[in-house]
Amino acid sequence: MEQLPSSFLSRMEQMLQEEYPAFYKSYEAPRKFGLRVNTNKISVEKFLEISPFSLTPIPWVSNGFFYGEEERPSRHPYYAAGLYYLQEPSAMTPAERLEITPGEYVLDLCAAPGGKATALGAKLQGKGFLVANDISNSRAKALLRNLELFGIRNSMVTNETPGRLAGYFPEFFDKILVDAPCSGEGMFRKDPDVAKTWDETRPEFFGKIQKDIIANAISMLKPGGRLLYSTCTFSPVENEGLISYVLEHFPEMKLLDIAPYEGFAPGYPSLGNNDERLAKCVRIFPHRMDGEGHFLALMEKEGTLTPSSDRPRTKLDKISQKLLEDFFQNVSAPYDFQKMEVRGSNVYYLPDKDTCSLKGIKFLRNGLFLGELKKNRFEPSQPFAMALSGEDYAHVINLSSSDERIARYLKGETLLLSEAETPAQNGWQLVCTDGFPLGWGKAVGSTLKNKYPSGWRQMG
Ligand SMILES: C[S@@+](CC[C@H](N)C(=O)[O-])C[C@H]1O[C@@H](n2cnc3c(N)ncnc32)[C@H](O)[C@@H]1O
Repeated sequence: MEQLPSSFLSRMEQMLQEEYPAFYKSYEAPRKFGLRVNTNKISVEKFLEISPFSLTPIPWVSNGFFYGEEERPSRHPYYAAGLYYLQEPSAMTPAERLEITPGEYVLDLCAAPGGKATALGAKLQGKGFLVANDISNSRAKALLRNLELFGIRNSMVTNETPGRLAGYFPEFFDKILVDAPCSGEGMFRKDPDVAKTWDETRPEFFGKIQKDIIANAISMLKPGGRLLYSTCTFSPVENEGLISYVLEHFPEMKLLDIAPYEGFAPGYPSLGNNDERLAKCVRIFPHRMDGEGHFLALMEKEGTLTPSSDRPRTKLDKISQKLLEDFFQNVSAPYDFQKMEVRGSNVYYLPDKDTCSLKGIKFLRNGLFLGELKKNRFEPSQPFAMALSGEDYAHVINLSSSDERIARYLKGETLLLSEAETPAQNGWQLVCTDGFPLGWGKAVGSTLKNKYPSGWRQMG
C-alpha cells in the first residue's frame, strides 16, 4: 500500500473512532473488481448461463458481480458486444439506488466516462430520454462511446457547464444523478495516484464546485422528481456538509431513505449541521463491505410529478424515406420513421421526448446515429449495430466467441466465410458473436468486407 496522507488518516480516525483500525487495515486487502451486466441487451440469468468468468454476486446490486483479478473480461468478445461494464463495486450503488421507470426523462449531470449513465440508460429500456452531460469534451467522447457500446438509443450527450444546461431544461427531469467531481478519497486503494495528488485543500475546493452543480441540478428537477447525489470521497464537507447546504437553502428538497444493505453505514449528522435527517444518507466504507468508498444522498423535490410525453415529430423527405425503407425491410425491430431525422447526410433516431428548443447547446450526439444516406443507398452505422439484437436483422453472420476470426474482425481485417456461412445474397451482414451484434460486414460471395470502424478497432 502507498503511504496515505497523514492529515487524511487523522481525520478518518476522528470520524471512525473504534472502527478506525479496521478501516486502516482494509487498505492492505486487494482491491475488488466488478462487472455489471447490461440488462439493455441480456438478462442476468441468460448472462450467467453463457459467462465464461467465475462470478460472485455483489449483494447490494441486482446485476453486479465480483470477478477475480486473474480474469480478463475486457479482452473477451462479449465486452466488444457491450454485454457488461467493468466498474468498481461501490460505484455501482448510486445508479442502482435511483429508481428509474422506462419513459422518464433522466439527467446524469457529471456523467463521463459513463459508468452510471450506462446503468441509467439500461434501466430506461429504450423508452424516455437520457441526457448524459460532462463539462470535459474529451471525457464526453468516452461517455458517448460507452453509451453506444451499450446500445442506448434514447440519449443525448452534451458537453455543457451545469449553469448553461440549466438554461435549457428548467424543471424538466423526473430523475437526476449528480455523481459529483470530488477529492476522490475513496479511490486511494484502486488508484494510488489519487492519493499522491490529494492535499488538505481538495475537499474545500470541490465543495464549492459541488454547491454550484447541485443548485443547478435542483433547478432542472421537476416538482415531485428525485435527485441522487453521490461522491467517491469520505470528506465531510463534500458529503454531509453539502447536503446540509441543500437542506438549508432549498427547503423544497427533502431527504429520502435509501433501500438498505447491511454493509451501508448511515450519514453522520454531526459532520454536517447536526440535522438528524442526515442519517438517511449512506456511507460506504471499505472495512464494512466489499467496496472502495462512496457517499449517497437521495432527495425528492416537493410537488406532484407530471408525466413526460413522447411526441414523435419529424418528417422525412421522399427520397430519404425510400432509401431508409429499403434498408429497414430487413430490420424487424420496431423503428418509427416519424422519429428519424436527417441532418446533412446523417440519419438519427430521436429519443422519446417533448419538443423544446436546444438551439446553441453544445452536444456530441442527440439520439442514435443510424447511418448515412449515400447517393442511392443507406449505410448503417456502428452504434446502430450495437443497438440491435441478433434477431433484429435478417442477415446475420454469427461466430462463436471462441472463433479466432472474432479478434481479426475487431482489428478490422477482411474475413473468409465457409460455404455454410456464405449468405445467399451479397450485402450488409450483422456480425454477431454467440448471437450478440459486434458490428457490420458486407458480403461479396464468401468474402466478408470489414465495416468495423477504425476508431472502434482493437489493436495488438
Ligand atoms: C466522479 S466523475 C463522474 C464519473 C461518472 N459518473 C461515472 O460513473 O463514470 C465526475 C465528472 O464530473 C465532471 N466535472 C468536473 N467539474 C464539473 C463541473 N463544474 N460541472 C459538471 N461536471 C464537472 C468531470 O469531468 C468528471 O467526468
